[in-house]
Parts: sequence; structure tokens; C-alpha cells
Amino acid sequence: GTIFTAPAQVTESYDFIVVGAGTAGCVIANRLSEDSSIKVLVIEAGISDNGTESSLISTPLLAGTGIGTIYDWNYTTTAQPGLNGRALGYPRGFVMGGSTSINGMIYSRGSSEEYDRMARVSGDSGWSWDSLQKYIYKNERHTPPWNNRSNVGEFDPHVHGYGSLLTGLTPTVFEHDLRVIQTTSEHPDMYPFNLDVNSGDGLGFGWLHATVGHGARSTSSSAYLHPALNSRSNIDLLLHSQVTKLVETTPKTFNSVQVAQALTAPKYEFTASKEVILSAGAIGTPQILMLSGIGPANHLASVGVPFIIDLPDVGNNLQDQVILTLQYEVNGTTLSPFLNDDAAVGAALAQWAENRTGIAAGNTVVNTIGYLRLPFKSPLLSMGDPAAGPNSAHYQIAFLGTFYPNQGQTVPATGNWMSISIVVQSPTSRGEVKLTSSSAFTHPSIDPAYFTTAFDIGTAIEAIRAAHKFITTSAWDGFIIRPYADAANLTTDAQVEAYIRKFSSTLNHPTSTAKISKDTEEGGVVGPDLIVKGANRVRVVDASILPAAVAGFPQAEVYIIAERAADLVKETWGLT
Ligand SMILES: Cc1cc2nc3c(=O)[nH]c(=O)nc-3n(C[C@H](O)[C@H](O)[C@H](O)COP(=O)(O)OP(=O)(O)OC[C@H]3O[C@@H](n4cnc5c(N)ncnc54)[C@H](O)[C@@H]3O)c2cc1C
Repeated sequence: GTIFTAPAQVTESYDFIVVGAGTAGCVIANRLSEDSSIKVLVIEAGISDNGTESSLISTPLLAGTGIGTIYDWNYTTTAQPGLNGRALGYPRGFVMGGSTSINGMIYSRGSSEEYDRMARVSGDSGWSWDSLQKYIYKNERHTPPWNNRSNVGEFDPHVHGYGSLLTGLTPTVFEHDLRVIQTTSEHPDMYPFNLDVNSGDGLGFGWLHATVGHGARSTSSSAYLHPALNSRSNIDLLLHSQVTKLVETTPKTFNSVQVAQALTAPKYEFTASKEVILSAGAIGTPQILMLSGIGPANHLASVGVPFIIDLPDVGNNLQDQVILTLQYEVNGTTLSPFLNDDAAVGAALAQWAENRTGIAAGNTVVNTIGYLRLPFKSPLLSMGDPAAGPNSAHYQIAFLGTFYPNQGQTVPATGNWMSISIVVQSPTSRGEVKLTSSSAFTHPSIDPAYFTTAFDIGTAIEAIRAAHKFITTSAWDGFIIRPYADAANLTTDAQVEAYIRKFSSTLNHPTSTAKISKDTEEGGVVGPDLIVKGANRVRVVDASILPAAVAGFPQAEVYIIAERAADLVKETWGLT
């Protein structure tokens, strides 16, 4: 296939247009182009992942540093009352591979109940965990770390597949990781060991997979898009080109897109002879739908967008997860001294560039995690249980072998540090994405509404208490020297709450802004087949269709739903 860099270069016609070469978009484009009788065009607003700075993407040690660069849309949230009025930078991938090219690489599918909930709310058993197994195997493959460290006892080979997305466990185990696992063997009732958190068993403590293989980050682009572009002539990619709206070809039928490279640049129109698949992500997809006249009628009127289909849930139900850390100076070897030593980091990056080995070639910062529930009798649950089921987490605590700073904190120049990160997995706060103008080149307003419910703040307080308690067990004797000053006085609920509101930041997991629901239901944006309700020949396949925030990490779930969605499209059009 060809990579175009301007719309004027595209002269052929296509059966399918995929909007966004992100996590889901690359999967869809690859799978549809398996049928050589059809032609696929992928349109991506962002840039190539083969550019001069692409080691930012592929070096595992540099995960996180793509934020705020040319690879990022660089959105900002609205001021968050639940975070003392702070507005947060809100990264999204602006590059082939989408957010999988800049994300934290953690691959954790969540509990089987997540998928069963999707089947339940959509009325389609094809979304259940059991039905999706073949897509899970098709997507992912466990690989050994670059140093071939034995992973026996740290994962279950049976729950990993044969796909092109490579995952693996850390090449380097730290003392605190071993203490986490030791705690599970000393207190199995309270802190059960989970051999593989990707097995569908979503609770307990275990080792984390990351999207790393052969010493490099594996992305949706490296796993799905490049291989298809390299080997097939029936798939093309158009970069640097933003879809500004869907175009109605006949009433309520949207198999065309309008594209432009900048606000004042010429506009082009491309028509798919079969259908358009929107995979622009949880921010981009609702923005495009609303710009196309599909969304809440009153809101569209307020920004001057001609209205076509009234779907009040477009942009609604935004859910995101926040992260905050507690840091401890510890008696033992961590990554801190290395990360504080510029010469050592430079040498590691040089070694990686040479042969994809060394400390830069692995996922080493966060290796162990615990997925936990509120106590059975927690008064917070009297408000209702937002988890997908009784075996799905309300919160996680994960263990990082360095000082992971909260917003505004400075990393200490010396010492060995461990951080425990805290995430509320099943928030009940609901935010929204809204247009601020009828122009596609103005960022939408993003309001995740963090910590606007008593459940969310109460669960975060509980999580901090659980982290404190976890490290007072005997496995931690002699290891913890002291908490970092900011976390030293977290005694009363009021102190803990103040810490949460001061330091929480986004974990970058927005979902549910075009959520799935039953065909017969009024709410929701797409039906079980992912076709936009009330519209023809346009589907949504990305994180925006998820019914709720996931009690794992979202990329795995997006890959899995995209694999099945490709089969749904193939079925509709009789493809192979
Ligand atoms: C910094 C960061 C860290 C994260 N860490 C993790 C993690 O460790 N583990 C995990 O599981 N998840 C993580 N996530 C979340 C995860 O990456 C996302 O949930 C997932 O990748 C979303 O997939 P998607 O297909 O919905 O969207 P994306 O992958 O974001 O793809 C959307 C694509 O559409 C393009 N696009 C948008 N609008 C338009 C338009 N108008 N025209 C053309 N193209 C457009 C974008 O440029 C992008 O390429 C992280 C995310 C970020 C940003």
C-alpha cells in the first residue's frame, strides 16, 4: 500500500474508509484488507511513527516521554473542581498507532465480567468473555524478555495467544516486586496471588504484562498497520489529514468524509462504496459525530452545527481514571539511582540503539499490581456497586521501582525510592466532551468531572489505607525507611482527601463517550453491531463504545473489541 501525506494525492476509490490509524483503526484496516477483493483507506490526522524521533515510541524505557511532544494532540481538560480547580494536560496519540504509540504499555485485560457486562448491556452474547476468546488469542502473543529471564510461575501460558501484538514480563525484577509476591504467600486470604491477571480472573496480586517484544514497544501500528501496508496493495494510508466531519450522502447515510489539513486549507471529500469506520478515540469520535450533526440537538444548535440525528449520549458518559502515588524511601536496590544518573541512562539508550538490549529494552518501572475490592460491608457499596461484577476490582495498587512524582513534585536527587500508585477502577463520576466551536480545528472541551461523587473519593481513601496496610505486613520488615514528606501525615480522612485532590492526575483512560446499548434502547450511541443509532453505513470502533471504565487497562479491551468488530463488518459485506 501507499502512504500519502496530502489529500490531493489520493485518486483511487475505496470500499472502506477507516478514520484514525490508532489502536482500533489499525486492527480494522488490517483485518478488512485480508480480503483482496476490497480496498481500504485509513485517514490519520497525526504523523508517521517512522520519523526522526521515533525512538521515543519504540524504546521501552522512554514510555511516557511521548507526552507533550509532536506525537500528542496536547489537549487540556477543563478546570476540575474535584482537583482543587486544576486543569490537566490530556494526552492522546497523534501518530500512527494512536495512543498505543505513547501509552504506558501496560497490557491487562480486566475481568471476564467486563466483557460479560458489554454483552449484557448490548444484548449480544458475542461480546461475552467466552465468545471473545478467539479474538483475544488472535490479537496478542507473550514473548520472553530480551535477557530470557525465566518467567515460570509469573504467568499462565494458556491464556496468551498467537497474535502480532507482542507482550511480555519485565527482564528485571526488583526487591520490592519479590516482597509483593511474598506478601501474597504469607497472607493468601487477604492478598491472593493471581498467576495471570489476563486470565479473566480480575482480582488479586500478580505480574504485569506490557506491550513489549524483542526489546521494543509493540504498537497497533507495528503489529497491524505496517505489516499490512508492506505486504498488500489494497490498503493505503493518508497522514497529516484530519477528518472534519462525516458527509450525509443520502438521508441519514454517512459513507463519506470531509478531510482538511488545516482550518484554512482546501477541503476534500472521500466516499467509501461500502462504509466508514470511525476509530478516532474517546475524544475524536464524539467530536467528529457532533461536527457531522449527530449528537445532542440543543448542544449542536448552541455551536451552530446543522443538526441531523438527535443522539443525546454523544460526548456524554465520559469516564476516566486518575492516578496518584505514595512514595517511600527504601532499603534496597531500585531504579532510582540509575534514573538519576544521566550518563548511565545515556549509555543504556546507546546500548538499546545498538542491539535492543539492556535496561532500556524492558518494561521495568512497574512490574507488580494488586486489583482489589472494597470490603464487602463498605458503606460506599450501599450507594450501588459500579464494578462489572463481584470479581471485578474497585481499585488497584501498583508498585513502581522509582520515585514517581505527582503533579508539582520534584524527584529527589538521591536515595532508593518505591512508589505505590493508586487508581479507582470503577469511578461513578461522569463527565463530557462538548464542542466549543463548529470548527474541527478547535479542541473540544473535555470535562472528566473527577472526584465529583462520594463513591470515588471514598474509594480512593480506602485504596490509600489499603496501600498503607499492605506494606505493614512482615514481608516488608526493614525495607521501608520513610514515606516522602508530602505523604508523611496521612492519618485522618480529611488529610487523605486533601492529598488526593491536590495530587491526582489522569491515567489517560477516557472511555464511553459513544457507548454501546441495545438496539431497542433509547440511550447510547451505537447498537450491538457498533453502527451509529439512526444512521446508515457508519460504525464506531474504539474506546468510546465501552459501556464503562474498565477494571484493568483499556488498550487490551480496545484491541479485542476491534478484532471482533472487523468480523462484524466482514459479515455485513460478505467478505472473507
Ligand atoms: C499517555 C497515555 C498512557 C496510557 N497508558 C496506558 C497503559 O499503560 N495501558 C493501557 O491499556 N492503556 C493506556 N492508555 C490508554 C490506551 O492507550 C487507550 O485507551 C487506547 O489506546 C485507545 O484506543 P482508541 O482506538 O480508542 O484511540 P487512539 O489509539 O487514541 O486512536 C485514535 C486515532 O485517531 C486519530 N484521530 C483522532 N481524530 C481524528 C480526526 N478527526 N481525523 C483523523 N484522525 C483522527 C488520532 O490521531 C489517533 O491516531 C494510555 C493512554 C495515554 C494517552
